[in-house]
Amino acid sequence: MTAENSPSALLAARDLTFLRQDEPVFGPLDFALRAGEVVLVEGDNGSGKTTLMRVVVGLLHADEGTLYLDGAPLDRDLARGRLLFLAHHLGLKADLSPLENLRIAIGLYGCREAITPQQALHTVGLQGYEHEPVRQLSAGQKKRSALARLLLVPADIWLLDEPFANLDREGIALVNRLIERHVAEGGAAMVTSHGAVTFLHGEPRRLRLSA
Ligand SMILES: Nc1ncnc2c1ncn2[C@@H]1O[C@H](COP(=O)(O)OP(=O)(O)OP(=O)(O)O)[C@@H](O)[C@H]1O
Repeated sequence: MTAENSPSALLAARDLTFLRQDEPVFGPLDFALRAGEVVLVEGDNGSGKTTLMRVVVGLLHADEGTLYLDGAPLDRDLARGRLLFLAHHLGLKADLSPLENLRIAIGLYGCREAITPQQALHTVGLQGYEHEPVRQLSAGQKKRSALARLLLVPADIWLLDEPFANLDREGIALVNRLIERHVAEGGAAMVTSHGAVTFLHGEPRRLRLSA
């Protein structure tokens, strides 16, 4: 048994490789993400950070290697409801309001108990904008609208691609608070960022991709 497929890892990879036109975008890559842990995925522009996240959530297929969930080869049916992806492209329907977008997310992925979409939007600072069409929101407000999904949708493994992009100082602090609370409750997060990650409880582990 290796660190990658040890039962203590929620998510892990061994020899994970993704190719474009027979050239590796990343890999072979080994990593493990344990409960209560943040892994910061680092690398220059084009080094494959977003591609890695898309492979982990199943939007792209790895050419080689294995992903593990709870120590067993990842089964996409079992992974549904465990992985939550906040993509750089936020996946919001522009003609719908933040509230309507959240209701769609809840319909697809379920909702945590003891929180409503309105409360989630309040927490991310969108009170007063609940019913505005998303296309009329600023870039930071759109990002906040997407962040509200993190509060509502039950998933223990967060994959956050540039979660700080377009946010003001208070928004950056909000993301750091959300991540800290998530890992304190036994969740885990993989985060790509070109900066802005500050944690109260120690340094995140780092996974470096090279272009
Ligand atoms: N749809 C696509 N078709 C072809 N090549 C792509 C596509 N998307 C990304 N690539 C290429 O794959 C490589 C990795 O891209 P990726 O977006 O994963 O990098 P990244 O590390 O997230 O970059 P950034 O820091 O700029 O966000 C780059 O060389 C990019 O040009």
